Amino acid sequence: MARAPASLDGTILDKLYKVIESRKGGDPTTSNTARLFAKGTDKIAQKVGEEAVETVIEGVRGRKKDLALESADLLYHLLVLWADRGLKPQDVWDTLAAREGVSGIAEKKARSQSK
Ligand SMILES: N=c1c2ncn([C@@H]3O[C@H](COP(=O)(O)OP(=O)(O)OP(=O)(O)O)[C@@H](O)[C@H]3O)c2ncn1[C@@H]1O[C@H](COP(=O)(O)O)[C@@H](O)[C@H]1O
Repeated sequence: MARAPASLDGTILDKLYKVIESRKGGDPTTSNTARLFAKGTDKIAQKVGEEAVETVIEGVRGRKKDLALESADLLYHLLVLWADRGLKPQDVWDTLAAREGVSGIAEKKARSQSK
């Protein structure tokens, strides 16, 4: 099967992260990302929280198009937070990959037993 173009699958997140990183120290008057970096971690984290709430609201409402819009806003701000803290997307992809094939229920049980 032909591979989906980058814009149609998760690799767009890696691409977006690189753009976000490139905005560090950039001009806050021309770049929203540079403006967020200039405002600092607390403001970036606050934006992630706000976008998460808006995503939850659209999830409950059930309008797919609005849910997609809010989800995109959330992912963008989450990537800005990762970049602000120096966390690479690969670290998150590796974490997800390590969980592949492991039932969430089994994982939770193992966690509670190791406490
Ligand atoms: N994906 C996004 C993206 N999603 C949302 N936003 C912006 O995030 C802002 C959120 O608006 P809000 O009103 O919620 O927040 P705010 O204006 O920061 O106001 P306050 O919360 O401070 O009151 C808007 O200006 C959106 O345009 C984004 N800005 C940039 N990107 C991507 O990042 C790339 C680089 O953008 P620049 O850094 O602006 O060049 C772009 O090419 C896009 O691919």
